Amino acid sequence: MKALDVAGLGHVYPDGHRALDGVELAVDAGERVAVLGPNGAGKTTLMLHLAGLLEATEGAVSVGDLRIEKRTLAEVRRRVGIVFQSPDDQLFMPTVADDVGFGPANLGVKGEALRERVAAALADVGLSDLAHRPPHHLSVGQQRRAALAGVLAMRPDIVVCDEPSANLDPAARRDLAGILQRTAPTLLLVTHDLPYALQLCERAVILDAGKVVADAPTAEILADAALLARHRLELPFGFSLEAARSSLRH
Ligand SMILES: Nc1ncnc2c1ncn2[C@@H]1O[C@H](COP(=O)(O)OP(=O)(O)OP(=O)(O)O)[C@@H](O)[C@H]1O
Repeated sequence: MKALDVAGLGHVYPDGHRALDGVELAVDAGERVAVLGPNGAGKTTLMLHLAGLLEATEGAVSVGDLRIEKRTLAEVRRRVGIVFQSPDDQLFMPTVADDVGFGPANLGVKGEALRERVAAALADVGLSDLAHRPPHHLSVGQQRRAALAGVLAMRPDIVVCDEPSANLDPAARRDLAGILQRTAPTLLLVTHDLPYALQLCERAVILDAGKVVADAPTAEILADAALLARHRLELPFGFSLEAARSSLRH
């Protein structure tokens, strides 16, 4: 059984725009997969489907043994945790600890069990010392880690991260990569940051115009200049794939 199985998924928005068209994507437990693609490719639409936040026009999504449908939505939303790019979508309570505890508290976890979950999730992301700060007093990097802690506190099977490296300085970027590698059970990384995809994910898919147009080891995809150009993807100026690969091996 796959951790995630997207089969023939199609999505047409109410205005008639087709954002997804026959998407196939199967992910094993423990895999880390980058989802790449130009603006408007359908990445966000796919991400919203994975947590049952949109209803499929065609096809189906299964999370482990559960096919997403009305009766399974609550459990699917526990199993799939989304870390949105903007912390404002996720952090809204008076303190970081309240935010991290919000999801599990809604599941009915309380008292000491809730305190333990929050403490464990904050420790996982290295924010134990900031538990009682208001989230809007944190740096962007800390806010992103707080949002991840809120997702980890739900003990998800799959973590989906939307542009986790956006607006982070090099040290915060590296810290977050280490945290994701350590903590995410199965990871889907939606990003325009190709080096980050290479660093974190063995496998990558390219989505363009709502279709999966490539699904291969990340290093192979990044080595195919013609494929990248066809789908408006670019490595940063001066980036050496060979140097990056050898630093990952050591
Ligand atoms: N609510 C909506 N109604 C109609 N069309 C929409 C809606 N949301 C998104 N779209 C369209 O669907 C397509 C896919 O959008 P989506 O946001 O999923 O792409 P994306 O790959 O996440 O883009 P980006 O990299 O810019 O975040 C785009 O053409 C977009 O304009």
